[in-house]
Amino acid sequence: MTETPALHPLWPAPLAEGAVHATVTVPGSKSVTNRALVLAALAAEPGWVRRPLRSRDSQLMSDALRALGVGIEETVSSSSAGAGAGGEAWRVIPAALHGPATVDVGNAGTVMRFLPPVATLAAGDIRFDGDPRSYERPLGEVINALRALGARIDDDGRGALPMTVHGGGALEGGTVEIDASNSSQFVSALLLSAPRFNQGVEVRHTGATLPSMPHIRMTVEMLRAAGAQVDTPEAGGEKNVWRVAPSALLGRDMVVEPDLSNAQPFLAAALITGGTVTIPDWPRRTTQPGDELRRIFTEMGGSCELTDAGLVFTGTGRIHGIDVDLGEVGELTPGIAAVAALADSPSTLRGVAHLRLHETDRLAALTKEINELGGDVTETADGLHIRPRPLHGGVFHTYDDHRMATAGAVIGLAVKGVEIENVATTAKTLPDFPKMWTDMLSGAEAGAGA
Ligand SMILES: O=C(O)C1=C[C@@H](OP(=O)(O)O)[C@@H](O)[C@H](O)C1
Ligand SMILES: C=C(OP(=O)(O)O)C(=O)O
Repeated sequence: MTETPALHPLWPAPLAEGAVHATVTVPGSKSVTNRALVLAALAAEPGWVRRPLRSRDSQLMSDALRALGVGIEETVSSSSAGAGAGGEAWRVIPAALHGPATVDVGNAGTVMRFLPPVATLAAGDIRFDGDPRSYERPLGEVINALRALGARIDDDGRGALPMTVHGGGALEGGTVEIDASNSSQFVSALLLSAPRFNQGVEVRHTGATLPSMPHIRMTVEMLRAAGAQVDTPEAGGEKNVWRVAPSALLGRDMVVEPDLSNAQPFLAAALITGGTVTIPDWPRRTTQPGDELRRIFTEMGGSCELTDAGLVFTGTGRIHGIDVDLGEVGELTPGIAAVAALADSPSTLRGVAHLRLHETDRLAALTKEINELGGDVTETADGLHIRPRPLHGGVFHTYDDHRMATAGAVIGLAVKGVEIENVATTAKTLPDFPKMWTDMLSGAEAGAGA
């Protein structure tokens, strides 16, 4: 969070006139799309990424891989990969990775963490730069780990961007210790490229806590689907130790699931207004943390059913406070805080100290913005206490954080006169958000391409 938010256009968040009833098709998962692109780029043969997310973060990832020599052709296809897999598809054609190149990471954690290991495999210098916030987000653990595994990297000594990876065309790999308590992405980053390291990798997490475990499971499952051999603590291995064996990766045909974390504001709309929202293609089994919304939003007063039409979520209009550890699902915190601010009892959100290092300091930003609308939120060492109070209209600043923007829109459904500053920041992972939101409210079918 910066002290003085930049001046951006204000978007009047629409007030819900009554119960929301809508079907909302949510675009592909950021986390799955960007992992799929990396794995396909490192494969020994071409592959497909179907129903990819098209957003700023995925564009940054594909632009960066292209800059390293990878071919990515965007097509619209009808597929034999399974029911409903037609539509947009990207053909990824791996190539010998090379510099010189510059990678713009924007403010994408997945790009700034997942690509430095890839760059060590390129021949030549790869410079990494990004938005001002990317200079503040932690990267030192990845830089030090790559150096320990044999890489040459020049940074300015702060353990952050900007930096240059002097790619040697290969990386030795081996065993490395890291403290990933600030971000699970450090572990995912090292594992994703590891099949291509000469010795693979053994990553030993030494920190006291490890956030976002579902995202590490997503990394492991996607690696295995691409043919990698991965040992994990969950499969009877040592606690906090992951091993990836050196091997070729297969060119796969991957279908990206809808982004369940981006389904959150739409589900919240049903919860708050006592309506029903259906999200088609909600996977029956997934590693996405957003699947936890079924449990969390049910505890907060809704009910849901997984049907052939997708997830059908219904609210009563009554919202209960919740005491919950969100350490595994930290990216859901802004949306849960927004709902909690409208509840009939207080909430305690715990286990999310690392949110201070996300797109903005989310704990400070949520506290300030909800309180400026008349709320009563206090920061704790690892989360938020939220005591609901009648809220009033005002400007909701987003600090270039897509999830602040959608959290503000959720509050705006129930509170007249909320204006979201820089709603366009939702383009990080959900470019059509304002239209999807107004379509949802007008009862039209909202969604990607609708
Ligand atoms: O690997 C991923 O795709 C992500 C991991 C999580 O990061 P942290 O562990 O830094 O919270 C999550 O919050 C982020 O939105 C996406
Ligand atoms: C933390 C997030 O993003 P990033 O991938 O930039 O870390 C997020 O999307 O909530």
